[in-house]
Amino acid sequence: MILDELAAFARKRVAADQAKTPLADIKAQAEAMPKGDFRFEKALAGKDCAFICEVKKASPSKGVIDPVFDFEAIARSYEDAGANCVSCLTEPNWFLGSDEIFKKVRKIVTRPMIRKDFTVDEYQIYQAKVLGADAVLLICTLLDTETIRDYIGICDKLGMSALVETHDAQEMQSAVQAGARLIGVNNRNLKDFTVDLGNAAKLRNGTPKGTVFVAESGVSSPEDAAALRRTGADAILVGEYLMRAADKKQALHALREAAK
Ligand SMILES: O=P(O)(O)OC[C@@H](O)[C@@H](O)c1c[nH]c2ccccc12
Repeated sequence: MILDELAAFARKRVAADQAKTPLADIKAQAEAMPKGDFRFEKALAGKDCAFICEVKKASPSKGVIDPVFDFEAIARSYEDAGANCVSCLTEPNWFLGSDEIFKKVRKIVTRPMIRKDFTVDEYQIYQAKVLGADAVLLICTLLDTETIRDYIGICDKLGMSALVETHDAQEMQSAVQAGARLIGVNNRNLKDFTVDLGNAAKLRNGTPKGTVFVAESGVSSPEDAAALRRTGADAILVGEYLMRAADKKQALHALREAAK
């Protein structure tokens, strides 16, 4: 299964990074930085539907989405378009992302940013902080409840947000038990890549009051954004649709209008 491969490769990457910069060092670097102010989750908690716009060259389900991938121009257009937050993939093998791309995008974007990767080790949380991230992704399929709670605790100390990604009712329960404040529902099943926009709607009721609810993946039209908003999304994470849009500003504007 692809998710197992992604996780195994993430562990290998952590081991390689650790050989260069040990955990104690990266942790010290992260802790020496000014504590964050949780601005990622704050930026999603307004009364209007918020949009997280994603910088992503490729994905395991779609292959290469944007062969040119001028990520600096993409970052500028997201910034100009008024994205509430920006997501940037750093996974190198299937998504063709990198920490270098993240750092360059970070320089351009003033909005809060999430480092989108497969978090399997606390090392990656400290690494994200050092890269200038405001948030990390914690995928429930890869982590047990205790670990999610521990990782949220690390994020809290650093002033970062944790977007806890769920895909079914059991994972939703795990996210809630772990104390997640920011809960995502992935409409794409990471095991077989099928997309069901109804998934977010189905799990919406499982989130306690006060949590920020993010609908992720599979938005391919303003109508999709409208439907997700109607089912109670506080925020919507959009990748491919914006990556393929020639005029990103206009595309985001249309999604925003539809989700009003
Ligand atoms: O390109 P899409 O279908 O709009 O999806 C964006 C985002 O939700 C997707 O990239 C994503 C959601 N969860 C993930 C976990 C890992 C990697 C990527 C993802």
